[in-house]
Amino acid sequence: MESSCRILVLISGNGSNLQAIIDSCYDNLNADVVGVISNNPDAYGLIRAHQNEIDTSCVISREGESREEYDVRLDAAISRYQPDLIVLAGFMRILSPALVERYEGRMVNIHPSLLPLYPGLHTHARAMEAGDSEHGASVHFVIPALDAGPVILQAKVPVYGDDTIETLSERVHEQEHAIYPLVVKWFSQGRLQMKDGRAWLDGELIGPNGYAPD
Ligand SMILES: Nc1nc2c(c(=O)[nH]1)N[C@@H](CN(C=O)c1ccc(C(=O)N[C@@H](CCC(=O)O)C(=O)O)cc1)CN2
Ligand SMILES: NCC(=O)N[C@@H]1O[C@H](COP(=O)([O-])[O-])[C@@H](O)[C@H]1O
Repeated sequence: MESSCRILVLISGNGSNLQAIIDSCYDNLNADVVGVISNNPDAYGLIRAHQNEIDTSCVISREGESREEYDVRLDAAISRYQPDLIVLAGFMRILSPALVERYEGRMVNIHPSLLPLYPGLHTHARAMEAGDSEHGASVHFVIPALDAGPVILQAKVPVYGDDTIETLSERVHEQEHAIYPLVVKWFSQGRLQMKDGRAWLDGELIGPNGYAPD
């Protein structure tokens, strides 16, 4: 039997996407969450990892430390897990180019907007303020430019007039928990790759808005 794809998940908070990926690995023998790294020692996602007997590490920023200096320590922690795929799941730090380039093609992120709309933070508020009728989430390969990597898969949700950030965020989360495990599964099956700066599934180029079945 081929060795299982070693998944390392980076978090900063609740870890509901981590939980969805952990749960999916019980049905996907090709993938195994081998570790969880958090920059926040109070992240509930660490409890989720412990509940599933998954090793955890915390890399906490230090006073006066540069982004690059932090990322050297983060990379040391990452290397200990020897991951095949690094999954950013609500990891709230911008990674330095050196670190991203080291793992380019095997680092993915989930972002709570329909990229290229609303890179960065506070995406739900921005979509509501813009009066958008739809919103959603995007899974993309990570490149040095923030939230600009090739999109792999998106999910759309409606925005209702009486939505709050909480109701919209919950609707987006539901879709995130469906698409992120699917992308992890594709990668663990060897079907998904980043080549020439673009995303490919089964040898077919994925379009700018992510995979869309015929
Ligand atoms: N080089 C890259 N790093 C990261 C990417 C990326 O595409 N390229 N994706 C992000 C995830 N992310 C949105 O999906 C994101 C995370 C964090 C921030 C941000 O502004 N962080 C601030 C600190 C914010 C805070 O502490 O609350 C910072 O790092 O200065 C924006 C977008 C992960 N990294
Ligand atoms: N810019 C990064 C960002 O905002 N990511 C978002 O953080 C949340 C993490 O939730 P979780 O901890 O419950 O998985 C998710 O909604 C993810 O899209």
